[in-house]
Amino acid sequence: MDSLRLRPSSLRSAPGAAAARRRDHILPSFCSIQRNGKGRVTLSIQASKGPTINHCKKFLDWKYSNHRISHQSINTSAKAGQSLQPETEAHDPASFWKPISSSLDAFYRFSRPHTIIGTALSIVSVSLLAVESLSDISPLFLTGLLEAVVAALFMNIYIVGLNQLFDIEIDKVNKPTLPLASGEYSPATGVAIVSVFAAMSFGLGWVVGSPPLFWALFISFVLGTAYSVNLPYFRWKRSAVVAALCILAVRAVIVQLAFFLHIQTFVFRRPAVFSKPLIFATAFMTFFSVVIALFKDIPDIEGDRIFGIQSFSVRLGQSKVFWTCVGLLEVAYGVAILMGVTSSSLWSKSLTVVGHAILASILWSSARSIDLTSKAAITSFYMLIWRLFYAEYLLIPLVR
Ligand SMILES: CC(C)=CCC/C(C)=C/CC/C(C)=C/CC/C(C)=C/COP(=O)(O)OP(=O)(O)O
Ligand SMILES: O=C(O)Cc1cc(O)ccc1O
Repeated sequence: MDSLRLRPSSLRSAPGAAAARRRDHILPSFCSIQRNGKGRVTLSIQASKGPTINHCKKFLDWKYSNHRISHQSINTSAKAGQSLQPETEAHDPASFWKPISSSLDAFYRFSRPHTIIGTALSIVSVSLLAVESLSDISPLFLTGLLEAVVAALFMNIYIVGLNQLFDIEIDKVNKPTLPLASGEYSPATGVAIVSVFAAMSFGLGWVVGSPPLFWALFISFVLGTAYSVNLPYFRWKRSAVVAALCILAVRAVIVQLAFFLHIQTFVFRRPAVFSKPLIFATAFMTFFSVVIALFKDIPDIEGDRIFGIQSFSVRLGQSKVFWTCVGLLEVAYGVAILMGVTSSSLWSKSLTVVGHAILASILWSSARSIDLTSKAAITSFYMLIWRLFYAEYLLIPLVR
């Protein structure tokens, strides 16, 4: 038996209490809450349902990190199969909005928002490369763009959702706050969501009738499925090289070429011309996709090792992979700056050179100050990489 008491007053006044309250909705399947009439809460953690005592502790640290805890004691002698019973005093969050906001919050986490933003921005940016004059930004263009973005986002949700369905056990270790790993979603709910989103994506692609859009969705579906599903010859994520190639094929090749062709040939009915900015975007995103593929596994070595995922971080060590990623991006920024210098347009030259120089120095100064022993620091650096990815898509339409 364990006890963990939280003073109700400190729950309300502690800094970050709003964020903490949001986290109060998150309850993995191995946790249950009982309340008595006096507002006292017992949080039980069933260690036999998968997590080790350490995972339970990590979960409690995360869940209550914004609370001032007046007393905390964890019985480290508890064995797997025993129930840990931290007692907490309640704050009363009962409100009309709680179930609505917790389902929105769970779906938000399920959709892996960093990938969603990346997909939306990349398609908008690449579509702008087909725009030749302001008069091209017409309702026809905006409708074609919106259809492409929505269909791709539906497919994005299918791909990341399917991955979570096949990674429930790994995510209990690596990412316990994802809704399938935490038990907020049952596997049946996960299957229903991914099926509906795949069907909506193909449905929209079919109705729009654009061959490049449909092929982009279909190839992403095939690669995203092969990456995750646990069937003979599949689950390509087991091999670090094949996993990286899947991400590269979609993020570097399909997004650039197919979505450009969708706007250029299907929406504008113009001949396909592969311009300098389009080739630049494809080359640059080849670097970025490899970096995302390598970097996303750096914080996850614990679970990947247990479940036999031979990521580069598991094989080579976190530090080597980290500096390889930083090096690859710095090379990409160097090439972009050289390309900017050779541009014939003065405004494009200045923006390309200055923009990439700023991004390269942000990356370098953050890399030099990171603590590679901290999972939180590595995860937040990974999010910096995604922000640099978004910034690149803001610069790409300016490269001429
Ligand atoms: C439809 C279009 C054009 C784009 C979709 C955009 C996406 C999702 C592109 C990625 C393509 C792809 C094949 C991704 C598979 C990658 C994936 C699901 C990675 C998850 O990696 P894990 O390491 O298994 O999971 P965690 O990060 O959750 O641990
Ligand atoms: O989208 C991607 O390019 C790859 C990816 C990265 C990640 O951190 C989670 C899911 C995912 O598909």
